[in-house]
Amino acid sequence: MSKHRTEDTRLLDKQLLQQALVMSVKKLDPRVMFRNPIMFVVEVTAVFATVLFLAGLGREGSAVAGQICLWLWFTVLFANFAESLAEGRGKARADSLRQTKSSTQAKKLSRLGARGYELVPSETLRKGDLVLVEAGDTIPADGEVVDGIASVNEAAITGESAPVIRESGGDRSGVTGGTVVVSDAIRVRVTANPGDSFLDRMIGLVEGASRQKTPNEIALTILLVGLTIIFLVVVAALPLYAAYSGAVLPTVFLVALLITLIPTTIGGLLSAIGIAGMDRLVKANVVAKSGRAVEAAGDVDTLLLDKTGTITYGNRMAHAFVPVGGASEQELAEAALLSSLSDDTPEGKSIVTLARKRYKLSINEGAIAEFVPFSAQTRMSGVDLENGVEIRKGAVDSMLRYAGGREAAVSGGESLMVAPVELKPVVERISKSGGTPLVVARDGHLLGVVHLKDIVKPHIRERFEQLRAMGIRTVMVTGDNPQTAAAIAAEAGVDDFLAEATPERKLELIREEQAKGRLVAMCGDGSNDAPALAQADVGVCMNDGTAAAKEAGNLIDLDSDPTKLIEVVMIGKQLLISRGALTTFSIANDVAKYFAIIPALFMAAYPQLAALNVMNLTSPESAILAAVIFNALIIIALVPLALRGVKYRAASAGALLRNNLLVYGLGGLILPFVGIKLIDLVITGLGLV
Ligand SMILES: Nc1ncnc2c1ncn2[C@@H]1O[C@H](COP(=O)(O)OP(=O)(O)OP(=O)(O)O)[C@@H](O)[C@H]1O
Ligand SMILES: [K+]
Ligand SMILES: [Mg+2]
Repeated sequence: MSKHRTEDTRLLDKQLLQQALVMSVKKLDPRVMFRNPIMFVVEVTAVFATVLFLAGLGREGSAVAGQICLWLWFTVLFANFAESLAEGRGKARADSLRQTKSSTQAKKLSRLGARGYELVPSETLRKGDLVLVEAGDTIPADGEVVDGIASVNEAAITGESAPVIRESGGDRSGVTGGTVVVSDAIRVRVTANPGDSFLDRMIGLVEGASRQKTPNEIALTILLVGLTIIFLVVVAALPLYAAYSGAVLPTVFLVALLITLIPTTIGGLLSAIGIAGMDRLVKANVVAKSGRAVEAAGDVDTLLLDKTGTITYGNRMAHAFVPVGGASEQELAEAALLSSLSDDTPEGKSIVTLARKRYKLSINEGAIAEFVPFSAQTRMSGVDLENGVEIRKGAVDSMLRYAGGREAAVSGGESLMVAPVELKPVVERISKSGGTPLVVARDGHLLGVVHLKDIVKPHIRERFEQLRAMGIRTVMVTGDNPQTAAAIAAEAGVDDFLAEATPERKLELIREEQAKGRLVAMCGDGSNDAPALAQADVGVCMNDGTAAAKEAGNLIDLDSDPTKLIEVVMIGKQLLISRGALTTFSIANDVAKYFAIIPALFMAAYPQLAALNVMNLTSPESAILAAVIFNALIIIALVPLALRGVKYRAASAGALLRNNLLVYGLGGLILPFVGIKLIDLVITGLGLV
């Protein structure tokens, strides 16, 4: 377990409480309050009532009026307190992150091959600069490893002290400034300017400094403001009715009525709920670039995952060379080795290792004229030799197309059958075992197959079952062939898969799903996943992924655990449910307060209204004061629920809605009757009214 996950599990910490108390007063600044329209109305009303009280005219200056003013201020302070408490935990985390952001000396290289380096302060580094980072050095900036392999301690960011491997090529090349190289040395190309680093952004995010209201929050706020305006008009019109019936309504009572009628409970807790949701995400070691992504996660229908590195460990290793069509094993191994000498991917490196180890091969690298790097589009890599020989290796379908095309070009006509008969059974055998077959060809002649092995991560099956219980469909998308894909899909227990997918095809699939009205989440780590991560409603990028992928995603999982999406979905659902539940509660609540105050206001003029005084409250004054006190206290009482969130269990949306309406709707309706009655008894008992 990482340290900050165990550290701040306590909801109420003494220091946090103190800070929150101070902040609740500071937030009374109208420029800050204005961001929360409901509470701003309460504040303005409190100022107004206090001025009237201090002017001390008639009943406006009574002791009850004074107490009402006091509780109006408490209402605002309690709401500020809830928000400050929610923010406090993020601030503490931001402070500890800031400590890791010290300046270091960077070993700047003039070019990749340079022998010497120049020592410069890390904050002078700019995008594109090259640096050398050796064992014991702190990585001076965010970047991409362009040369070498090293183990890196990322505890500063992830809280996880076990070192991770970072290497050039492939999907594990991203490094973060502030983390420490534990062994070996790497050359890193800087990808972020000072002030724009991952750490900087993370600090801003956990601190809530850059927190923007989500579209859902804005919509809800508009609804609440609408309700507030309606009640404002109603309350403003009341004195006219009262005058007609000969009753005189003290302004302070009207003020009390207004505040109890407008949705202050949800208005006061709304932002705390949002911040607490983001905070839970930080605790799950996920960094959200927007609150919107978290909310979308709560409603996700389809989850796309890539296979290699996400469902499997991703260090696909060459396991065997299987020749076909009369080629010898030695010949195949030699061609595979040649084609992989400059191939930086884990697959390429493992082929070199196996060929060197098992066949004691050594090749004169000087013979290579041109290197053809692997790309996700071509799904091939290889070399052109100086003597004109062309060696390629790659995915089966790509290689068959390539060999077919070459043959057609050579024979000047229709392509003949290019594949030796044994190819199909060999490919099938490897694929069915879940391995990846890489076909190797020399000058268009297929020499055989490299068997790459990969392992499905343990326990991934149960996690997919959990997702299914939440109503989420999982689809594996892979560049691999359909048979391998099917084998791994069956082993991992995904609902569906798409094989031989190029980055464009992944993107298309997401668009298709979205066109059907589904919300799509995508987990990925590679640069070739970047377009899909950007298109998905929820793009979860692994922290060990490439810079491009991290840029494209809207959530970053610091633990690089693809099944983390389950937690993200739960947190998102919990956020949506908490907000819904407290909104229901708040509005139901106000109905009961109506019954407390209306009879109290008009009892003198219309004695028949006594029938509405179902709570049998002592006096009109005590009824009104009790309602205002209850209105304030309920905010504080619900702070723990707002911060912790309503519990989420996997269940259908309909069942959840029914339960919540029952608990929070009915509860919200009944609780004030009990609460206001009790407060009425207490304040009359204490002789306050
Ligand atoms: N270094 C390489 N040289 C040649 N071909 C490769 C190399 N690495 C992978 N391939 C082939 O290209 C295919 C696509 O690889 P890629 O890593 O792009 O897959 P992907 O789209 O990321 O999905 P997944 O991660 O599930 O494989 C692989 O299935 C493999 O057949
Ligand atoms: K209210
Ligand atoms: Mg991949």
